[in-house]
Amino acid sequence: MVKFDIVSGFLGAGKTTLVKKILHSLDTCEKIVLIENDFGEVNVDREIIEIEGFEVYELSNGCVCCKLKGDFLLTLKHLLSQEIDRIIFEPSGIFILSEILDVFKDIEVSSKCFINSVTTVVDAQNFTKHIQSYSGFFKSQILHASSLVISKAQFLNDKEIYLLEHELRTLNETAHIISKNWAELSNQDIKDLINGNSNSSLNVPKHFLNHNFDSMGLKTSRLLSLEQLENILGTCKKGGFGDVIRGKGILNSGAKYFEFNYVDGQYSIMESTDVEVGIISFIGNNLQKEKLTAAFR
Ligand SMILES: Nc1nc2c(ncn2[C@@H]2O[C@H](COP(=O)(O)OP(=O)(O)OP(=O)(O)O)[C@@H](O)[C@H]2O)c(=O)[nH]1
Repeated sequence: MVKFDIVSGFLGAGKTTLVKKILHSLDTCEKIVLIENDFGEVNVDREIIEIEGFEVYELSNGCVCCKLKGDFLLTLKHLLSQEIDRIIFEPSGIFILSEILDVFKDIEVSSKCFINSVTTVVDAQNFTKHIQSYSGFFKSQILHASSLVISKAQFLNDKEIYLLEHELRTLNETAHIISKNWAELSNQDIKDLINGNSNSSLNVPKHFLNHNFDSMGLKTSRLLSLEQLENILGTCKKGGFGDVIRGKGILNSGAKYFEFNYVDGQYSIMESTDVEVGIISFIGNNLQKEKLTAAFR
């Protein structure tokens, strides 16, 4: 049977960062395939992971729990017709687990594949905001996880981490919780994560949440200096492009490529040494898409 491991978490929580760690910790004899689902029109994560030599299937411009459910089933059946051992699935940040369980009721799928683990990444820095503003998505991701991994823990003190762990425990009584700095995660920690017991996830009650978020994304050959990129992200922070929840991309400055990440008002930029494409993706509410397009194209 093929193992199906889900790495969920709200927008910008750290899913792709964790998926990369998982891919590098697993047994190299296993044939692993990754499915990347991005709510936006273009898939930045695929560019980032594929370059590391892993096979990535992309489902973009919607969520597999609603708009792309049919595409997801077809992709899964296609993959299960091949000789593989494990599928790692990174859904969009606004994914609802219960909505894809139907796919696992399909006889062809259920005879070849089972949900092995559901790991949810919890963004320590933005936990309070996410639980207050996006409670439906976020709570369901926490509630049905077999493992909860706290990201960005270094931004909280010990007492705050303790309180966060306590709050997570009240939402999910059984999940394995990891709150250590990700730089210290061992291969064994990662293996323990995806060897969690996913039974709870298989009895998830059905519910529907409206995915009424805006998104925009594009591929671009425009050259943007670091200063120009910082100005754009500064404007983002001030609300100049609408209410941006998540932005990410890779851009050419001429001399080098930069990867940027914007999560709820905080951004980081680092040099991209491997991936050399111009690609951006933004998700939020009331996005000023034309203004964003003009800034990057
Ligand atoms: N300092 C710190 N940064 C982190 C950690 N985990 C993730 N990040 C940063 O958070 C940003 C978002 O990380 P991703 O892994 O792309 O998040 P994601 O959940 O895949 O994002 P989407 O799929 O776009 O919603 C990046 O800038 C990461 O470097 C962490 O534990 N510590």
